[in-house]
Amino acid sequence: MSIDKKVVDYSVYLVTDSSLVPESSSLVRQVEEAIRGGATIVQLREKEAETRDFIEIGKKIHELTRKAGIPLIINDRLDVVLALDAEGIHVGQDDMDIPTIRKHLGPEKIIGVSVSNIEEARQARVDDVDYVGIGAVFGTQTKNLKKSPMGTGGVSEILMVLNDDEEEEQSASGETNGNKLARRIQSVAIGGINQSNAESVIKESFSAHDHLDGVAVVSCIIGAEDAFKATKQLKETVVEALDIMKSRTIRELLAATTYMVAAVAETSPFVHHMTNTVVTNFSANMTITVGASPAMSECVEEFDDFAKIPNSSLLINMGTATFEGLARFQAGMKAYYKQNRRVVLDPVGAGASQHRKNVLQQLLELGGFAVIKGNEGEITAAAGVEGAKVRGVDSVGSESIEKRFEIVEKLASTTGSVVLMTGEEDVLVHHDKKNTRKLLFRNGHEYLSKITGSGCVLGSLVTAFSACFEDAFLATGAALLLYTIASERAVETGRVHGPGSFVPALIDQIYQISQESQNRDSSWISRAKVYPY
Ligand SMILES: Cc1ncc(COP(=O)(O)OP(=O)(O)O)c(N)n1
Ligand SMILES: Cc1nc(C(=O)O)sc1CCOP(=O)(O)O
Repeated sequence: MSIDKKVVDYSVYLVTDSSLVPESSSLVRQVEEAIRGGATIVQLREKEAETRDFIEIGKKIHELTRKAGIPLIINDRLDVVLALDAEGIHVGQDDMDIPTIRKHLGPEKIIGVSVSNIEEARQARVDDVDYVGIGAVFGTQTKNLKKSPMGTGGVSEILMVLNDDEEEEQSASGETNGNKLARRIQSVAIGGINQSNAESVIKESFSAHDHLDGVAVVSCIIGAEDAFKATKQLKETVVEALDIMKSRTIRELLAATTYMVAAVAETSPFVHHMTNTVVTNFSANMTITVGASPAMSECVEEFDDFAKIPNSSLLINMGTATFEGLARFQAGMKAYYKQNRRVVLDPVGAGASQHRKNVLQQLLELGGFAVIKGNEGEITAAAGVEGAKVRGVDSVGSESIEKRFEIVEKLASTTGSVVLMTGEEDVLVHHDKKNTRKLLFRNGHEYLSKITGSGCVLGSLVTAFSACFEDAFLATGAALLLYTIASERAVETGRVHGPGSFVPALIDQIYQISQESQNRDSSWISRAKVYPY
């Protein structure tokens, strides 16, 4: 059975080294177990083997890979590829040149090359290679490295140029699945990768238009006492991370988030709150923490002046809505719309009483919100869907994830706003003329539901971020990631003993992440649990 190189799965790329095989096993056995555990491509890399031995072991391993329907790649040796009729070759920068190899192997064979910098990646585009091995990402005991490890930042820089002239194929929903209209060079990262860091390698190594296709590993499988288990574990991690990173929307969000967090601090947007009395202090503190500038005002006479402040935006939080309050909200919206400014609606407690439903109805009639954010009960009420499960201002109970997306999509399409429904899982949707973007988020700590105003202060962050960025969908996603990841990190500091000590730790972590982002450290974002829907 021949293997079509266009559909090769590079996700778990096993590279061999017989010197690392445990005494109780053999190289063939390790490879067999790895294939059983889910390795998707195997490279025979035997630096010390004599040609005859190389071919002998190659025959045995080729039998295994053929049976599994996966490719066997040979490291460096064109003669061995030809002798075995293996599926391809991997070469380094100092090995035989690619045009000569292609001439001998023909168009159907796979050719991979190692790249460690942008120039080599550009050359790989010019040469007719099928994939690149990018490394070394980290230090490794398996090989003496000639250059310092590049880290995931270095891999991302290479991914910025590797396929930068290709248009990604787009589905009707605007999502991409990694397929390119023209030739796309696949990529794996190599060097010091194992089960515990593979997820962050994949999630930290990307550009807005490209992502890794897998990880190449030697010691964490070849040296494992149980190669089946080691591979299975690695595969699960890798497949989940790759699925996420294949979404262009997610890559754009992750690429933008750190930049946005830094830019909010650097531009200090003015965030005018018309909010409820319960959360004013908490909201003001949170706004200051991200570097924005809060004002709490219900005074209609100053709305026009506030709206004229550069980078200003308005948050309307319906928490303690009265009929006089409604008129002020409407005046605020008009003042901000007159200056082409963003207005964010947090329909707190919508659905709790007929009065709130009436207030909400009138606000939606005036419309024009950049973002509407609320919990499940609030967004359900705003969408005009019967059966919002609310008690007072709290949302109780939960619909299926499909139903929640349906509700959010309904509100997003009737209003044109970005809509965020918060909860244990957060749902974010935006419809525009070109496409629909939908994401599911799973970050956050349960203490967020044990303090008052946690949803309201997220509204402050969303308003600050959407003041600074044209794309309110990405701005809202970035604010949400900042907030929910900070909540997880807060609890991990060890200084949180319950909801009381959680609040200051949360503020500290938001500040800390903002500082890291201003220092261009984006490693915090690899914790993002965001999924295409
Ligand atoms: C998938 C993959 N990536 C990189 C390498 C390294 O190849 P090379 O630069 O030729 O170094 P050696 O393997 O010869 O030490 C690889 N083998 N596989
Ligand atoms: C074979 C190889 N090539 C590298 C490169 O940087 O090109 S690093 C490497 C060894 C990778 O082994 P491990 O998974 O055990 O760290």
